[in-house]
Amino acid sequence: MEKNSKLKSWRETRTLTSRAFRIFFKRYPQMVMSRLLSVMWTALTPYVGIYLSALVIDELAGSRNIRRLQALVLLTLLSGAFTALCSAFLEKWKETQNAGLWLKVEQIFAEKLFEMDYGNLDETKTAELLSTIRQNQNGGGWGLYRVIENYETLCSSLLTIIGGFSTTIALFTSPVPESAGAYTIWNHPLCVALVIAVMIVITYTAPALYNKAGSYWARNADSINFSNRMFSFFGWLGDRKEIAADVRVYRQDKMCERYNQKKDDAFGSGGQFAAYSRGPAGLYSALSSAVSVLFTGVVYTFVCLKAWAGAFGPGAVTQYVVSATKVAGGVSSLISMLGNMRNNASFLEQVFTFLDIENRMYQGSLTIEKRRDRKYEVEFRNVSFRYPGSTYDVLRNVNMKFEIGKRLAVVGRNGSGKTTFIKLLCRLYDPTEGEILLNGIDIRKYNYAEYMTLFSVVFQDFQLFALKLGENVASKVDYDEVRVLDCLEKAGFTEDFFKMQKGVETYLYKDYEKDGVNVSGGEAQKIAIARALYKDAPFIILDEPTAALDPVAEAEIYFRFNEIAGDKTSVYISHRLSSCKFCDKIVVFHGGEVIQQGTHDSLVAEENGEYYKLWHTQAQYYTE
Ligand SMILES: Nc1ncnc2c1ncn2[C@@H]1O[C@H](COP(=O)(O)OP(=O)(O)OP(=O)(O)O)[C@@H](O)[C@H]1O
Repeated sequence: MEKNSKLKSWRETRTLTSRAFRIFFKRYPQMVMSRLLSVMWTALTPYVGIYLSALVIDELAGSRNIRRLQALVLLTLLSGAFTALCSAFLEKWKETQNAGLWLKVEQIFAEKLFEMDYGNLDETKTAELLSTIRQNQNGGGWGLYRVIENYETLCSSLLTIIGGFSTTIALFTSPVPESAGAYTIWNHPLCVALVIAVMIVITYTAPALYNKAGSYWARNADSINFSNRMFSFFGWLGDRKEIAADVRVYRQDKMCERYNQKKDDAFGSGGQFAAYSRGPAGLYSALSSAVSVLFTGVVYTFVCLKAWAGAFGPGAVTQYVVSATKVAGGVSSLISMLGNMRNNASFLEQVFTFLDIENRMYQGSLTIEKRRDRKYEVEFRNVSFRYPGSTYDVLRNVNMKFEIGKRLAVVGRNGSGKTTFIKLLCRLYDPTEGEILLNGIDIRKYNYAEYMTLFSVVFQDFQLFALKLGENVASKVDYDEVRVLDCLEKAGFTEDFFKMQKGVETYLYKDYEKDGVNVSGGEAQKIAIARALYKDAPFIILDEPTAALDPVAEAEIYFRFNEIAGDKTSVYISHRLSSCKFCDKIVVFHGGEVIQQGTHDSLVAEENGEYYKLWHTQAQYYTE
């Protein structure tokens, strides 16, 4: 495990923290303001109470004027009630503004993920980084969250110090009367300076020790990556519905338990952090608490000695002790916060490394011509492709022209590059070599979002949302119900529709609605096809669209394929070669290359060809 023992410098800390703060302030100004006002109020108002109580005690111990005492008590009560009312109002406002802070932080990551190049999602380091950020955030509260907390602590400690200081200053300036004899030593500036120095040293030492304990987390921010990722996966296995059946059948939970509960894992009882807690981190933490208690002792001694000597009355004793303790508390929390901010900087650096992941795909600006005749011609010219981080080309020198309005079938063995070919066509990746042209122009030059409007795709691993059927088909909240029904019918989702008690308003699955309908794999596939039809794009691409369909539904899709595809250019990937017969052209992929092209009849006639081999291998299971 690599050890990152470098804390960020103060300069780096300031840059990283202010960048994080600007993000919050820009996106959620009300949240930031509500925290500021609430903190101001909470920090300053106690001094009003402390001051008024001191006056009441002094009056009781002094002249005992009943009218003045009544007025003071009334004022104390009224100010207390007013403060409580305003505090409640501010607290409510703050609560409302801060509701879902977790979601607000997650939203920042979600937006980044959505705007990221699709290729970046494939890279292990992207997943690794995000999982580390989340783990540090959820486990230790480090990262963006901590910035908001620190901001609040900064405001509150500064205000506490200012408020406390203004009510404590007289503790040092009130002179002991000359009649007090030896006690007049407390009037000597050196004595006052000495007491202040002792207070400062104690005030500084306690949080410094505390920060030292906390720094053990930050020092190892990098080295806990692996444990974080293991936990993120194995720790949440039970939540994952899609693997729940496999886990039960193969008792994979037992296998995974070993990885999840390793004692020498960074977070395990024999791991790094447990060792720190037993050792230096625990020791620093305990010392910090002990030193804090010392401060109260010093303040009490000093205040009582001065009161005993007659520098001030008994009412002021409480006022000075409370105020001085508050100043010390303020300074202490300021120092802790600064240390905490510095420790947090290395976690923020991870957050920004993630948010700054560069999009490498060129974003052109050409607009796509809107054509009623859908005459969009796409051509692959000498296209080769290698996945990021891979050592070999998955596609090699592919040349192909999509004939407008024609049906193209793509066949080939597993791993021959069919799906990759489609992902390049839709510009989820850019070719490593060669170019893809749309009406003669490199697709990289077009506006990306507009280029995407040209394609409806049903991927092999498509996903539906646990939302309404209509929303799934239209991919919109406001949808045209008649069109949704029409697309569902064309996709063969007719008999299955009777289960949908609320028609297109029925929720799929039961995640968010108890009356939701759990659709089968085949039904889901039909809904995915309907979604592709609803988009009504000039290209329709179906990657193994009938893999989960029963023979009747499959036959129906073939039968209706002309209706489904209409005047669109269509691409059809299938391992069932008989289903490709109705296509105008078939291309055969093998080892990332297009090795044959032609109609079914021409390809099946090439006895030495791959297609012939595939066709006859499959056909033997269908003939006696
Ligand atoms: N994200 C990825 N990163 C690295 N390699 C990948 C990635 N996706 C696919 N591959 C590799 O690319 C090759 C082609 O995969 P592709 O999915 O295009 O094949 P396919 O012909 O569609 O296969 P199948 O018939 O099994 O669906 C495979 O060897 C696969 O391991």
